[in-house]
Amino acid sequence: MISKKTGPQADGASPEQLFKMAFNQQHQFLALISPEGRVLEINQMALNMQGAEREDYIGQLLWDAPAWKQLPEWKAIWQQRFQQAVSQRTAVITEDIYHIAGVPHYADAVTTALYASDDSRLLVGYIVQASDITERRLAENRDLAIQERLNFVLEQSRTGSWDLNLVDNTAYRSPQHDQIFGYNTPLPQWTYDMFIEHVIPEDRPDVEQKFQQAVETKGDWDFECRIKRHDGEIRWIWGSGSHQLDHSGRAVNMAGIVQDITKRKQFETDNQHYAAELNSLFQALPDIYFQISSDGTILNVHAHNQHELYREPSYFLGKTMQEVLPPKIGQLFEDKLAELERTHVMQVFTYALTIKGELRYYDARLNQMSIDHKLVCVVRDITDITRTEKELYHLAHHDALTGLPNRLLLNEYIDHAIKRAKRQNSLIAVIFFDLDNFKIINDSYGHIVGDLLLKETASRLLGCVREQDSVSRISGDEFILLLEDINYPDNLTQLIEKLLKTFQQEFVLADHTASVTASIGISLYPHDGQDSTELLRNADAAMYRAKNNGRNTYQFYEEDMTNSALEHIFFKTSLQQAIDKDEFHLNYQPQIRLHDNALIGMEVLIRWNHPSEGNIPPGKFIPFAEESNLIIQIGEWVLRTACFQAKKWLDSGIEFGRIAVNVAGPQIKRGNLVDTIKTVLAETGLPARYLEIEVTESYVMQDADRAVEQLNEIKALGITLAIDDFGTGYSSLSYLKKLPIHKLKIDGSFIRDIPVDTDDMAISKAVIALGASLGLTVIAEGVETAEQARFLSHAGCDEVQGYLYSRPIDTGAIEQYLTEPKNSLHPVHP
Ligand SMILES: Nc1nc2c(ncn2[C@@H]2O[C@H](COP(=O)(O)O[C@H]3[C@@H](O)[C@H](n4cnc5c(=O)[nH]c(N)nc54)O[C@@H]3COP(=O)(O)O)[C@@H](O)[C@H]2O)c(=O)[nH]1
Repeated sequence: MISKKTGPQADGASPEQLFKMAFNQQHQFLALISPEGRVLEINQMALNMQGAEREDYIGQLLWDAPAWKQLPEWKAIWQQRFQQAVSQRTAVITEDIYHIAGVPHYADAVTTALYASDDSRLLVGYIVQASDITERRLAENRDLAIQERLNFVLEQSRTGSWDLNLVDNTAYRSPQHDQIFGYNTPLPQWTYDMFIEHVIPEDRPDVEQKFQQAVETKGDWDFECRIKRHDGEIRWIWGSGSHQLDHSGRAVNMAGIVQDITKRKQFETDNQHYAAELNSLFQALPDIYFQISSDGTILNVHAHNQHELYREPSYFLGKTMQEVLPPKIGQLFEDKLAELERTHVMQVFTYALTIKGELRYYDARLNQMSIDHKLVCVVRDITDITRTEKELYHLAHHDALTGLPNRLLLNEYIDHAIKRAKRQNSLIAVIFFDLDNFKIINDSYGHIVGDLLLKETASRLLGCVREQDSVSRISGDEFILLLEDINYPDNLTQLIEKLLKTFQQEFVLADHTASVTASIGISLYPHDGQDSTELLRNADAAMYRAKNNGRNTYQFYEEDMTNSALEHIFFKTSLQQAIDKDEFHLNYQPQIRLHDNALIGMEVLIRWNHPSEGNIPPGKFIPFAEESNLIIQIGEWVLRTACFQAKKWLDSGIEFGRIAVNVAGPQIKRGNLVDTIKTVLAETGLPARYLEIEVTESYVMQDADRAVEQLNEIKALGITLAIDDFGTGYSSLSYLKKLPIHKLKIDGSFIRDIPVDTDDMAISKAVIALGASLGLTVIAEGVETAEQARFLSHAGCDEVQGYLYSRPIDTGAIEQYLTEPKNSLHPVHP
């Protein structure tokens, strides 16, 4: 062992001593080992490194020494190293890790076999040298750990790293780098040029220019470009790199990262599209959008047309909706906001604003965004649509001619009035006002004059009522006055008389003047009805009674009117259905020449077979048909059907004489009867001489001048004309002379009581004589007995019809009648 020498002995140390000193003071582990592995000598540094004492090593087998004895595998390790050192005759270099007091230590170890001489094969032992590299290794391990963590992060973030040697243009890359470029197995080599080749041509200039700039300034390189990957896919990448300088300040290296940003780019593109789409929507939709923070501040405002804001958009920013809206609407907005917060359901509401003196209407939708709880308020100007709606409402609820409320609105008025009357315990009057002779004026003077009359009527009615009352027009010439707060029915009577008086004044209608009267029916709430339907129906019934009472008068509703009112309503609706559903058919009643009992023709009589009511006699429904003018359609149907039938008989050789078709007053008044007859004859092909038209006396006399005109035209066609119900009207002889007629028909009421009623007999005789003097044929209807026939024959009557000869019978029966050989009657050819 090395011992300290002092003084001159030290100076004169022998080479052996010097060697020992050097051995001991070497700055590394040194141990001499015997060929069988025992420690012969160990230096102080080795003991220091091990924290051991000399005695722990000397003479011990190396693997039993403190550094290795804990781990049994060291014996094999050392033996293998010694063998290797001998077999290869070279130093065996290893890096060892061993533990001292549980703390790992690292060492670079060199094991060399020692021989007696260089060329000797005599092994004398081994020398083991080891340097402690613990510090260096720990630092390296730390760096490695950092690197690993970095790699992990890069890998996770799909970021590749690269390190470009600017001198030889080669680059180290991480595996992620190569994966980004589409290589699943890392490439052996990578250069800047290889990188540029992957960049698509359009993006290359920008990337290269930025690289050159970075190199020139030794600054950073930042780029974004598209690459064509190895697998052909086009991807977006982003990269950045920084320079590393050598000690002389020369840029030798550039290192950085690269990322595949295709998804982000896609997202950005999607976002741009979305923003563009949203922008187009903002432009296309006629709405104003307010984006509002959750505390109510307006963050943004968009308007398809800036003018709709009426202010600069900046005016709104930072303010609350309550601040920019008038207080009442601001409050409405606040209420809706609270409701939205409570229910999380979009709030829709409308409001109106007066802007620059004009009332404008808005529809607002308030909703909350699901992401950041901001609010969106979409406001649409609905002024035009609201005005149109109001106009449509007005049109739907008012009569176009007079501007008065129509039936729809009237019903609402009555319902409201009933509610008020209930609360105030007051009366309501519903006054049904119907012009008496409107149809005559309308038909005689035309629709323009008729319209003028209706307008003037509306104006006169409005002049009679108080402000709180209303006047409505519910159809044709029917007006309803609704009077509220009627506390004293007497006052009501005064008002009605005032109405009637107002109409005493003549109407001046364009070039015409007309005297117009009205029939009035009144129903009262609560006495005469509980709702608008009942009140109107009963007022109508009362009006109908007023009409029957001679017109130009008024009538309060009484309970017994209900039946006739119901009947009236029934006919009004059912007759149209009867036409549409073909519920009519015809009967025929033979007409006989008295002196030889020959059949000269037959009267055509309509029959109505109602699906639920059965047969309804014409005497009941014809007046309603006349009143509603449906007689025009019905009459045309009768004429056409009868003419078709007659033509059929004619073609089949069945003798029938002439068919006598009844024509009602309104058919003549309408003025186109002649055209209708001409059309029907043309359509059916029936010669005019086989047709007879019966016109009632009363209608002819109502407007004789006009009737004469039309009857002349009809006669000119070759048609026979008869005056029906003769004796019931007020024919003046002077007019009778002017009428282009062939026949007078004595009304059945004068025949019925012959021979009992001498007056009737006298009248019948007079009519027969009058006919003879005017050269007219006279026919009597309603002949039921042979006595009546005899009387008429003696009086000189030409023709008869009645149950005595035949009841009116249907087509099948009359055909049988006409063709029966036992029938002694012989038709006369017209
Ligand atoms: N405008 C049209 N008016 C028509 C048409 N069809 C019929 N009418 C008119 O309806 C009234 C009632 O007609 P109706 O019930 O058919 O009665 C007629 C005969 O059936 C009936 N008649 C005939 N003979 C006798 C009889 O011996 N006794 C008796 N009690 N009644 C009898 O008289 C009616 C004939 O009436 P008239 O036309 O006056 O000859 C009636 O006013 C019909 O005119 C039509 O298509 N259009």
